[in-house]
Amino acid sequence: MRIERIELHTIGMPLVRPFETSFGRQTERQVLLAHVVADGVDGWGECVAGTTPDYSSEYVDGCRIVIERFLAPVLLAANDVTAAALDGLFAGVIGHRMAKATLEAAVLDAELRSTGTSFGERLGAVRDRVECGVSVGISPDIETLLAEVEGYVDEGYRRIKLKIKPGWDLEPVARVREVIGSLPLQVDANTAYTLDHVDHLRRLDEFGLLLIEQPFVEEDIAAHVLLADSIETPVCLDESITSTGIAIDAIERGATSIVNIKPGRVGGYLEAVSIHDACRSLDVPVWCGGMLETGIGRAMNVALAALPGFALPGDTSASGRYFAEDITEPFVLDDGYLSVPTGAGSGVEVRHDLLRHWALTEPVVLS
Ligand SMILES: CSCC[C@@H](NC(=O)CCC(=O)O)C(=O)O
Ligand SMILES: [Mg+2]
Repeated sequence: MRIERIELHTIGMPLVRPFETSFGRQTERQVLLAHVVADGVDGWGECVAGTTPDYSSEYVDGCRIVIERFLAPVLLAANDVTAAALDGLFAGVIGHRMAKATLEAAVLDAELRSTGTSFGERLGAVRDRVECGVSVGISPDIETLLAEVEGYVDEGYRRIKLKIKPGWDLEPVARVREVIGSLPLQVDANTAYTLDHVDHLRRLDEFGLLLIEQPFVEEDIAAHVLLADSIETPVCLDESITSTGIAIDAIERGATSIVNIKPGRVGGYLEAVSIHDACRSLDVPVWCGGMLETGIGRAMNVALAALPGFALPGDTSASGRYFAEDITEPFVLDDGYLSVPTGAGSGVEVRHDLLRHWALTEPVVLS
């Protein structure tokens, strides 16, 4: 395909409630969206980076600059672009996986819309709906936490994930375990702990958790190996897993026995499928992580979560978990599941009225 135009939209969507993790608290989701026009066909991609570089080193404004200055010119200069060729086309830019993934998703969306193929068909979905978990932020107090969790259980979520950090871990986990009984439960530390906490983290073993997600910093694979050897709860990596090679290395070293796959973190959906395939060959279950995506990224993530190796409920929650209104038709939970979109490409359409309503800047138009 020939990329005729690329538009970059930056919007701010209010959250239905604050979302707090070990690295910060947000009340709005600032989102960078890429709209490509290729051979007259529209494609949309969503950047998973946050407003500030607090989950990883990328952030919204930085991604927009990298796309505008380094990635978009490569696409606009190429005669025939395919999503599969982007790895090579972008090889001159080191890192910036979230920026690259934004364009990969948009190009893939346009490619698939032009052939009438859905994301699920292209990626290898084997299910028509996916089991959904929900991520629960750090609360001001235990009672507020329990009320939020009870609401999600009533909505039908099939797995609860609690954000934890030093000082907010054992008690909230114990109290939530009391309330939800045997419903699957896991925790996510977003790198907040160190090896000094191993004995403390071992105390989580009594709650029968599915996993503990990313207790230590992204780069410290060795520390996760030591922890995995010291506790019963399976260790799951998120921030650390930025490519297929790193996933294989972390698994073979014993640092992780479950992998959280986020297409935006690893450079796109095709790399996400490659990690899925590698984990399957190593008998390691994976699940689809979330980055508070709008319906654009959510649609694509739900399609990915329908692949055979996605054996655990993901952070593929309903749109209403974060947004009172979504920029696509909302994803609505049905008995704890979300249906995999069947339309061409992502299968969803963007609501341009809301794009304009929530615009934080004028769109950047590159051609
Ligand atoms: C701003 S926190 C985003 C990263 C976090 N994501 C979630 O907790 C799930 C968010 C979602 O439901 O999309 C994670 O580390 O897994
Ligand atoms: Mg995580």
